[in-house]
Amino acid sequence: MARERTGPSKDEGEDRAGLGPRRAAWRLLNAVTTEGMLLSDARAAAMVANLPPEGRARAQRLATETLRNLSRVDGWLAPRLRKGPPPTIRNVLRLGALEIGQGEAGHGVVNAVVALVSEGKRTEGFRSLANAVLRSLATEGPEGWARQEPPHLPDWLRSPLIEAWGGAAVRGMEAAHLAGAPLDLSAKEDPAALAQALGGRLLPTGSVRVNAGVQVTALPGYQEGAFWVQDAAAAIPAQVLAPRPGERVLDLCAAPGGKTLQMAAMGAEVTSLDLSAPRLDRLRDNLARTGLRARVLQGDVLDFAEGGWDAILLDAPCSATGTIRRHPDLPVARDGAEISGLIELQARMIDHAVPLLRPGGRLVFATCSLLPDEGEVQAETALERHPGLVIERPDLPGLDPALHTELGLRMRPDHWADLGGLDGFFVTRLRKPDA
Ligand SMILES: C[S@@+](CC[C@H](N)C(=O)[O-])C[C@H]1O[C@@H](n2cnc3c(N)ncnc32)[C@H](O)[C@@H]1O
Repeated sequence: MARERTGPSKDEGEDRAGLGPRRAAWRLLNAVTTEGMLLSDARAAAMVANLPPEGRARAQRLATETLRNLSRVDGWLAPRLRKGPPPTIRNVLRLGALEIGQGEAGHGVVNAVVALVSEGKRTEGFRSLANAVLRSLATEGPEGWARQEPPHLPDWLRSPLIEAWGGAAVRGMEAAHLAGAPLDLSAKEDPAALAQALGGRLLPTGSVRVNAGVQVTALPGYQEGAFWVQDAAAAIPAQVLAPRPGERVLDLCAAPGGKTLQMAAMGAEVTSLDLSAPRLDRLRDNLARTGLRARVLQGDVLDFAEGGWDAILLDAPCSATGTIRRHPDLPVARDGAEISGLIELQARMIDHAVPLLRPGGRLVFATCSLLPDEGEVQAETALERHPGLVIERPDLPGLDPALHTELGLRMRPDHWADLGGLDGFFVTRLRKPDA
């Protein structure tokens, strides 16, 4: 029997009030802050799956921007929250504060948050708190928001970074995290021609930078495989390895394959190894789209025994603290507890890789970390453990000579500020002695 329509459906009514995306953003924020979920997790995609595409984008943007501004949001809320409310209530207030601070009409935000809080048995008791707190923020509006301290990293990461790079550099990194990341592409063939075709900017290292707002799959040349998405810093390790046509190169920890594609495009015979089957599926898709070739193997680096390689690229698993511009959830979801295990794994991977090189072969070790323990210290201690191994200074004309250290190349998000920044990365090239 057809249902009689007496008014807008729940979905239509919700769309008008923006409740659906806000409810999903609230769930995302709860999972990141209380369960340590990353927004790149498949569970995060499931939490927005019932929304139409624009609602999904809005939910993700709300959650991401709240996380990017978390300390600022909390600072604005703090004087109004003398008795700490439960984490879920704090999270919905954070979302409301972000929206008001960024100029959304105060009454609409207050009504929406109060409506969301009213939906749950365990949250409905906080209606009047939500109403009072957000109304108070709404009276200050964006001017009150502008008076708050700029966002800063949580202490677990901020303290070691200040120790490593100093306070001014860390404030620069935090400014870069707040600004977010542009979209960088690596060209299969001619980067200058790609930059011209897309109206992008050709960066000094050969990456092409376009506006972060564009939909990559809709860009001309995407379907034909003329380029792939890769931050300018992430494109450096393969340039440091600089394979010659026909060289046998092993890409360890290869998926989803940005560096494999670069090296295959340079004419190397690439073998790509990774532990993760889903990530290797993405690598195969990338190869198919670009028409590039590589031998793809699933397995653990520490079990891989085939030797005699001209060159090995080891893009080791790490804290990924260099990618916070694009992943502001990371410092919130994580607390640094996993880093000592990662440092140990990186060292074991280096020790496993060195014997797989032919005499005179080269190993490029890279991590997208801001922590010297996952970069400079790994290079230094590798030399101690492997007598005869030397560090080579790569010839990369596009990079500021100040980024080169004795131990390798150090890139940070506060570098290239006038060009729009780049991810944090450490890259070093180690040469094995001739037999
Ligand atoms: C930084 S990502 C690699 C990014 C990749 N090189 C690229 O350019 O697209 C690290 C990779 O290490 C892989 N990984 C982690 N532990 C591994 C192991 N023990 N053996 C092989 N791969 C591993 C992960 O699955 C992940 O894909």
